Amino acid sequence: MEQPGIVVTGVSGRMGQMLARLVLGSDQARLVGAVERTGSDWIGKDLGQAMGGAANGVIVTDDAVSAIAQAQAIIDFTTPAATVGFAELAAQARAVHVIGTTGLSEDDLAAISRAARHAPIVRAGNMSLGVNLLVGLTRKVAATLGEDWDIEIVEAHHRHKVDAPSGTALMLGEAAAQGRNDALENLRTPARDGITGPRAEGSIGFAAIRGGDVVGEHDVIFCGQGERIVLRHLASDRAIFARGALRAALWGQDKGPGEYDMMDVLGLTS
Ligand SMILES: NC(=O)C1=CN([C@@H]2O[C@H](COP(=O)(O)OP(=O)(O)OC[C@H]3O[C@@H](n4cnc5c(N)ncnc54)[C@H](OP(=O)(O)O)[C@@H]3O)[C@@H](O)[C@H]2O)C=CC1
Ligand SMILES: O=C(O)C1=N[C@H](C(=O)O)C[C@H](O)C1
Repeated sequence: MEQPGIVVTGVSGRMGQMLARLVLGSDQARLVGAVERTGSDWIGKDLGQAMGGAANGVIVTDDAVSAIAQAQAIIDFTTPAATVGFAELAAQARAVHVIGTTGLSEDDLAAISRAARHAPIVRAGNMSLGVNLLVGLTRKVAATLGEDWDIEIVEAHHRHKVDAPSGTALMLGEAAAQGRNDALENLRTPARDGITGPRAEGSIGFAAIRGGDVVGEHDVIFCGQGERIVLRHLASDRAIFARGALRAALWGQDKGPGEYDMMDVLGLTS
C-alpha cells in the first residue's frame, strides 16, 4: 500500500516543527504539505531551510485547500479557530483529521462533530501513551475510592500556553467524573481565588501553573483522611505527542467517518 500523504498545519509552531520532522523521517508516511497562517514569514519558504536545516522541497503554504486536497491525513496542532476551518476542509477531502489543538469551545466541538459525519476525526487533548494510560487509572481509582476522597488536578506548562485548564487536565477530570458516575460539568471547580468557602463535597478541583519551558506535567491527587494518592505524568519531550499523532493518522486510514480518540487508536477502550 502506498504511504499516506500527510499535511502538517501550524508547521512553524512548537508541535508543527516536531511533527514535520517526524513525518519527514518516517518510512510509513510522506509529508505532502506544510501549512501556516496567512501572513506568517514562513510562507513560500522551503520547510527544511525554515527549520534551520537543508532544503527538502516542501514549500510552506497558506493555501490549505490545495494542500489538503492531495492528502490522506492532516495533523493539526494549531488554534481552535484554525482547527474548525481545517475540519471542514478535511471533511471535503475525506481525509483523516488528527486534532491535537486544545481550548476548543462547545461550538467548536459541535462544528468538529458535524465534520466527522464525512471523514474520520481523531481528537485528544493529549496524544501520549502515558497520559492515555493515566486516564484509565484515574477512572479506576476514582471509582474505587468513596466521595470522602477529594480529587484535585494540578497541571504545569510552559509560559507560552494560552489555555487553562490544559486539554489533558480536562481529560483526567472527565475520567475522574466518569469513575464517580457523573459528568465533569457537574463536579468541576475552577482555579480558586479569594474567599471561596470550604471545598464542595465530591467536587473535582483544577489548578494551573505556567512558566519557563515546562513541556507538560499533570497530577491527579486523591486526598483522604491521613493519606494521599498522587497519579502523575511528566512529559519531557514533545516527541511523545507527535508520535501519537502520526500513529493516529496511520490508524485512521481504513476507518469510516466518525469521532475517535487515542483510546481507540491505542486499543485502550474499556
Ligand atoms: N493533544 C496533544 O497531545 C497536544 C496538544 N497541544 C496543543 O496544540 C496546540 C498548539 O501547540 P503549540 O505547538 O505549542 O503552539 P504554537 O503556538 O507553537 O503553534 C501553533 C501554530 O499554529 C499556527 N497557526 C495559527 N493559526 C493558523 C492558521 N489559521 N493556519 C495555519 N496555522 C495556524 C501558529 O502560527 P503563528 O504562531 O504564526 O500564529 C503556530 O505556528 C495547542 O492548542 C496545544 O495545547 C500541544 C502539545 C500536545
Ligand atoms: O500546550 C501544550 O504544550 C500542551 N498541551 C496539551 C494540553 O493542553 O494538555 C498537551 C500537553 O500537555 C502539552
